[in-house]
Amino acid sequence: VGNGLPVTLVDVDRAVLDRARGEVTRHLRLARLMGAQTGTDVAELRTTVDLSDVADADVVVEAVTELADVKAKVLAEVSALVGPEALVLTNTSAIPVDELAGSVAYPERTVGAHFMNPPYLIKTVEVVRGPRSSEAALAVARDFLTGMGREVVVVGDGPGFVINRVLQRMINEAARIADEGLATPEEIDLLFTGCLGHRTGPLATADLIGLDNVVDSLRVLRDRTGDQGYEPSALLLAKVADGDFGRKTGRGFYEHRGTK
Ligand SMILES: NC(=O)c1ccc[n+]([C@@H]2O[C@H](COP(=O)([O-])OP(=O)(O)OC[C@H]3O[C@@H](n4cnc5c(N)ncnc54)[C@H](O)[C@@H]3O)[C@@H](O)[C@H]2O)c1
Repeated sequence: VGNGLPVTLVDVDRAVLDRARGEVTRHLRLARLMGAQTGTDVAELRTTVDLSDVADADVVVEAVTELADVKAKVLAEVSALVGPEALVLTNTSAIPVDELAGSVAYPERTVGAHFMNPPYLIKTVEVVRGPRSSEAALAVARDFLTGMGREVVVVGDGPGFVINRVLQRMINEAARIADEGLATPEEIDLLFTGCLGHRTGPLATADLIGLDNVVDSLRVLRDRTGDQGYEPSALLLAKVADGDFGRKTGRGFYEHRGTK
């Protein structure tokens, strides 16, 4: 939208769509204030609960809940609607692109595009080339993303790709450390920001991502690698069971009032 491209936003939840318009306007303003968005050509944003409204799209970005069966269903529906030339990008955090490409009519047109949160501020995108992604699709993905001022890093396929294979484990371990009482969330994060120069520590990052999404991503990683280091920690599970998902609910490892 902020890059002059018309966008059709689809969700099953009307309330999400009703909130989205205000959120997009707010994020565009913030992006401009922080110098992350320089274009002034704002295109149309359409919101709909009807997936068939994407039938004419040149590019579809799938960003539904991080559950393989939900994504597979949505991607299959999308692929039945759009033309063979349309590029399908999946914003999955951890599910291998080739696994998702198994649900679509044109697996060669499916590419991973893992945007970082908050996407209106972080320019770099982890682009995932599945074994069946074609060179042509990758070139279209690159042009589409760089045309929006994004930096692209293309990586190979596999559970969690690069970022989340490392990051989700780090978050999980940090949550275990907090649970064991070795350090508070503030102290853990301060070590990462103060000693390692990270912009945010792992637990503040987890609150930004959403602890529900962190647990889903850890399960994806655990189930596909067999590595028990990805078994979601008891503290993460308890917070999710309590509905404390982080910024989006106002509480996670930290209290977030008015910072959604
Ligand atoms: N949160 C992050 O920081 C982050 C970063 C990068 C990638 N991702 C990935 O992006 C995706 C979405 O993450 P999120 O944090 O926004 O999750 P979320 O659970 O907050 O939002 C998912 C949205 O998908 C909608 N949805 C569910 N099923 C649907 C369907 N069948 N059709 C249309 N809409 C449907 C839900 O109503 C909800 O609004 C996930 O795959 C996640 O792993 C998230």
